[in-house]
Amino acid sequence: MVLADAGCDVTLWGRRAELADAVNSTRRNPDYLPDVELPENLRATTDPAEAAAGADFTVLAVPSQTLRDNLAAWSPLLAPGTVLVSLMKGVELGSAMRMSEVIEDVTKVAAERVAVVTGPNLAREIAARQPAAAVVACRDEAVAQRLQRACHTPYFRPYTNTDVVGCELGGAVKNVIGLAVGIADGMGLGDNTKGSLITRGLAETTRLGLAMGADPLTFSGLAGLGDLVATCSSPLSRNHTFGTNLGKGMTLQETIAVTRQTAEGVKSCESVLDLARRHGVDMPITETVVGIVHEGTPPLVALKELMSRSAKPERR
Ligand SMILES: NC(=O)C1=CN([C@@H]2O[C@H](COP(=O)(O)OP(=O)(O)OC[C@H]3O[C@@H](n4cnc5c(N)ncnc54)[C@H](O)[C@@H]3O)[C@@H](O)[C@H]2O)C=CC1
Ligand SMILES: O=C(CO)COP(=O)(O)O
Repeated sequence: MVLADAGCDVTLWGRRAELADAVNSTRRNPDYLPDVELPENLRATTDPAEAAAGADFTVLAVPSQTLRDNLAAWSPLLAPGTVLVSLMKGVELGSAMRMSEVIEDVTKVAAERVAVVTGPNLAREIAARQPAAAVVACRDEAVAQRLQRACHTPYFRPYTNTDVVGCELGGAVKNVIGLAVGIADGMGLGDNTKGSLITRGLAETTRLGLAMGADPLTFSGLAGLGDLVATCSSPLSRNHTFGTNLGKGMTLQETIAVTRQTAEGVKSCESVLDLARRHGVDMPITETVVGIVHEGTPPLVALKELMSRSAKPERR
């Protein structure tokens, strides 16, 4: 919708014919965004070849853990010279690859043709055309500028950045911190806890980023602090809501059962911790979330463990 509002002709791929037909005939997506009128220059198809044909930009927005298999099927269909754009905020389980790395691995396109759009961009608010800023990251600044022009609208203000690693890490780790803040909210804890988790969450994200060659300043920008604040404050965030349900005492299975959409942090907390271990970085909040979500540690026990770690300087 953003690209179409910015003047691009957009073809949206989806798996279900009835949903593609509804988008084309009613200009609405009845399942996800029934109240939003979609632009005329956006059409939907179930044929990936039709969606990919002649595209200047190929925008990828499937759940992170499904990207590799989907892209393997789409790779032969990609338009020559197309720029591959990731909207995904996750890290692949097993390989611990960022989404742009998976894209490069599967398609063999150069990093200069892979871009990332991230930032405080809760889908429902974007769909309501509420003002938001975002980061368009690509190693090649000229490509980032081209994509910036392609998605700049009166309500969507993209900034360029060449730090792809930092931008992707910001997006993926904020989901894990969003889970932690949600758990704290669900436990009935207040804003001091939230402020502490956001700030120390940003500290551990920055530590990982530094170890991976990111620019630390990226984390005080939209891809870092901006997205953390939006996710950790909003009931619209699926990760936050998922955490809240866990904090209220629901089991993992019960929480999954009531979650209709993708909460990337649930799987990516494990791959982020994997990344941290590969780089020898301490990420205690991420470790706590993995303990609660995947190892059955009760939130109260996990919180006590987190708070009783040895005392440290704030910066080291
Ligand atoms: N929703 C949001 O506010 C934002 C989401 N993102 C990111 O966008 C990515 C996609 O998330 P959403 O669109 O929000 O999730 P979603 O759960 O709302 O939608 C995912 C879509 O992928 C489809 N899907 C599920 N499994 C699939 C598979 N195996 N193959 C192909 N399609 C499949 C679903 O049917 C659905 O249409 C995530 O990485 C998320 O972090 C980024 C910014 C904001
Ligand atoms: O990434 C998002 C906002 O920027 C969406 O957050 P959730 O995936 O937690 O809904």
